[in-house]
Amino acid sequence: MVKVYAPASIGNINVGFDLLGIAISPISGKLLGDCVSIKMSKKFKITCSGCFSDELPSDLKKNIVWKCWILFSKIIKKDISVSINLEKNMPIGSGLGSSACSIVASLVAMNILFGTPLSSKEILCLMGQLEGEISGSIHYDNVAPCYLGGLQLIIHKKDIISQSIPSFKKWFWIIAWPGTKVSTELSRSLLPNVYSRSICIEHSRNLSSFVHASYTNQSNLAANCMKDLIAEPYRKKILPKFLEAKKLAMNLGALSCGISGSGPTFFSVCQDITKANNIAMWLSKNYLDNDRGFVDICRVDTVGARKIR
Ligand SMILES: Nc1ncnc2c1ncn2[C@@H]1O[C@H](COP(=O)(O)OP(=O)(O)OP(=O)(O)O)[C@@H](O)[C@H]1O
Ligand SMILES: N[C@@H](CCO)C(=O)O
Repeated sequence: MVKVYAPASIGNINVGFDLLGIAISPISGKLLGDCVSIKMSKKFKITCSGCFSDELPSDLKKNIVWKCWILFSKIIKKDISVSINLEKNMPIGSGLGSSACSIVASLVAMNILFGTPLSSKEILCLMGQLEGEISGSIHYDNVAPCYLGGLQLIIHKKDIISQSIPSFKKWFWIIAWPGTKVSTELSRSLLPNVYSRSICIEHSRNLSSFVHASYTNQSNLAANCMKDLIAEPYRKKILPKFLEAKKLAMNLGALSCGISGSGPTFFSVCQDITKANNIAMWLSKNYLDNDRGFVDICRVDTVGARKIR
């Protein structure tokens, strides 16, 4: 039996819409991500467990794990019976890369069980393809960090999909999922098709300066560049508590705040654990809409998807 864990991720991190994503893990040791177990079996079977399994489609054929298996078995040209369990620990439509966690954990587990027939580039291409089927367009900013770990810059040119760039290991990433859903497809439909020249220039300035600051270890410059001109102006209207949370977290010492992926999760970055605790406490009291919501203080997860059994 093979069991694989795939961590949560924050897509965009404000400055890199569809181009940057970071894998994260709570400092508490909690596993914030999906696990997939797979073994050979006489009868083909997919089961689901975990605290968010009740949100998965009731038709198993609509579960992304099923789609992963169909695609994978077609590619390896083997019709073998397996038994798969998805431990769905990630809320769906949270902005933390929930579908990416299921896709990555499934494909990595299948690939290990069958002796690694697919290279890491081939498997990453499949991950992007499956993510695209769900959200309407291919974007790698969740699957790449979830699979490879760390901060990933999505290059998607010729034979390079993604490459790691240095991340600030001292940064705490405080995330707050309010307990509600936003569909990635809907959230993308709010964005304009065309941006003005001045926005393009400012966005390019911020993104290139952020990458430069990451390579030259200038954390304040990097944080100053983490501005979202592409999505936040259009998505904040569906997140009623977002602006207040941003103002309060900045007052409590955050270096930057934003929408995680397509929302509704709020994230904020800071360098000091006391400030991180204060921000987390405020978010727990004020950003959550129901008792399913949660707040976690995280660090970058530099490993990405991993075999845990
Ligand atoms: N194993 C699975 N995990 C997550 N979503 C799944 C899975 N199987 C099927 N789905 C369906 O795929 C869709 C995922 O939608 P969406 O892209 O908005 O969510 P997400 O990837 O979980 O979001 P986010 O990246 O914001 O966390 C939902 O309709 C959900 O029911
Ligand atoms: N980058 C994409 C997906 C993030 O999860 C978006 O913001 O729509």
